[in-house]
Amino acid sequence: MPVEPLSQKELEDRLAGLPGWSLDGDRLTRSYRLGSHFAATAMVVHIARVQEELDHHSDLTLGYNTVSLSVHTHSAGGAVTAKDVELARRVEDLAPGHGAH
Ligand SMILES: C[C@H](O)[C@H](O)[C@H]1CNC2=NC(N)=NC(=O)C2=N1
Repeated sequence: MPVEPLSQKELEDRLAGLPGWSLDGDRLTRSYRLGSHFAATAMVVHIARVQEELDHHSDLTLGYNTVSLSVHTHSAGGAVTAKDVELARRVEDLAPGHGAH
């Protein structure tokens, strides 16, 4: 099913409900800090599972006690869409369980 780019107004409204997330060019991004490298690795695996479930995939980076996401929608020409916001929302929901902030 095709997904449409969000308008500037829609983007601003959705970002207001996603503290910590921001736009970097045409990508939705956020970085999290975790208590250990192993905790960060477990969060990456959890996010990967959600991404498979949603069939929507971020560029997901594991750093030293950090996890970073950068996502846009390839099939919408690289724009930010509701699918990116949905993924961000799901990651926000799972982050506290990993002690991520
Ligand atoms: C065939 C498959 O559904 C598509 O390639 C999906 C997979 N994951 C995706 N992820 C992202 N970020 N954008 C897409 O357009 C996209 N498309």
